[in-house]
Amino acid sequence: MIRYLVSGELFYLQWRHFGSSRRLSCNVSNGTDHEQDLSRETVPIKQVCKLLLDHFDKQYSEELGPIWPSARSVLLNPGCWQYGVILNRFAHVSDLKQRLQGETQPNTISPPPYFVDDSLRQLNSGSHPLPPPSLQCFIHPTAVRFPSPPHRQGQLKSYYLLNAASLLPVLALGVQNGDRVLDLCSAPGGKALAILQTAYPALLCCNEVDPHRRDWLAKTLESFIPQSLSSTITVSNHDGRIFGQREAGMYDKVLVDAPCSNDRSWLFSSGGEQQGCLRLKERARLPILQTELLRSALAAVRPGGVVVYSTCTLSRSENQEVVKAVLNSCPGVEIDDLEEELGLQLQQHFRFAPPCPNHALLGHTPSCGLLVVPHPGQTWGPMFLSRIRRTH
Ligand SMILES: C[S@@+](CC[C@H](N)C(=O)[O-])C[C@H]1O[C@@H](n2cnc3c(N)ncnc32)[C@H](O)[C@@H]1O
Repeated sequence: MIRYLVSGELFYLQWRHFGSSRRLSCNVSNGTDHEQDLSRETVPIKQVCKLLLDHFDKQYSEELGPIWPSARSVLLNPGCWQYGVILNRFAHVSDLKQRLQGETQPNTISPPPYFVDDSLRQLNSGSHPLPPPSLQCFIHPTAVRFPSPPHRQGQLKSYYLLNAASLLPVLALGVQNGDRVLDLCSAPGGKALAILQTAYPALLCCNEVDPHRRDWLAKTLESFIPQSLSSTITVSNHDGRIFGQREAGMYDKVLVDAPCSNDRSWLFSSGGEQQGCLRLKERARLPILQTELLRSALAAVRPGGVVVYSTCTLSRSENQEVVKAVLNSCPGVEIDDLEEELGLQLQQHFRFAPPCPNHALLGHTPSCGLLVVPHPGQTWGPMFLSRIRRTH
């Protein structure tokens, strides 16, 4: 169990291994979201796109050096991918917890310290009191498949499957009870669900520009979150690039989980060379969109508030370069050092890329962000995250 400090308030991230006899068959994803891919029972096997693999080899051996070969071996072998099971604190999970813990893990979970302010207490006043914030993620040391959560009429789903590295942007956001939060690129909703495990925000606005994905997001929220919280959650359908001007300074925390070249799924793009070429063109265009989204997020956050930017690619031009471009062009913002706060605390679970040499030379200057690089036995990621604070 990790004792984790976010902006002065303690909460506990339960981080446990689970036991299960079900094995992962050799699956290859064909979607664009790990969360969705991981929860599929059967997915078609696909071929690696050679054009993209060659491109990755060239770019990532330069950018990642000696850690690229092991990351490459994980990306090419979906049979070894691990995944996390997040418990839904709003559902009945005691049987599930026992199942996840297996025979080998005693139940030693202690309740986290928490507070619920007065307005939230009102929500609590019904016959079903709301549970305290608690983010519990179970992982297995090997690639053991856990089934998709079943749909049961009238019941909330009790768990959500995802790449455990997806929790890091949520932890970096550090949402507190009563915060006004914007999830700018929200579908299918995995990180929104994780946010709602960690706190009771006064408002969580989940925005998604694509109408079909917006519907998917709304369904995810309906399946996991109780009706009694619906007055604090909105789902919107705006272009995130202009959101910041529409609602300038309205939010305490903003998450930009940006559209990116999702290295895991793009490597297995169907459609051969032609599809590969299209992907590479899209990859070259993405940094412009990502920069615009991040600027918009910084406009939406109040002075003193924070924006977390994240992607699931290893590509420097979509990660560090985007953050640098925004830091250099937006006045009144500064970067937070996540190295100590998250990198050191979670290094036993995740393989982080070493900070770039310039960072070490510059002494106290924080690096642009953390990069989780998949590694055999710790196959989480790719995931990049960076936190920017608006000073005025
Ligand atoms: C990486 S996914 C987000 C995953 C999500 N945060 C989660 O945890 O489930 C990025 C999302 O951004 C959406 N998107 C792309 N362009 C956008 C824009 N201009 N404004 C808002 N959302 C956008 C995509 O449709 C996609 O659903």
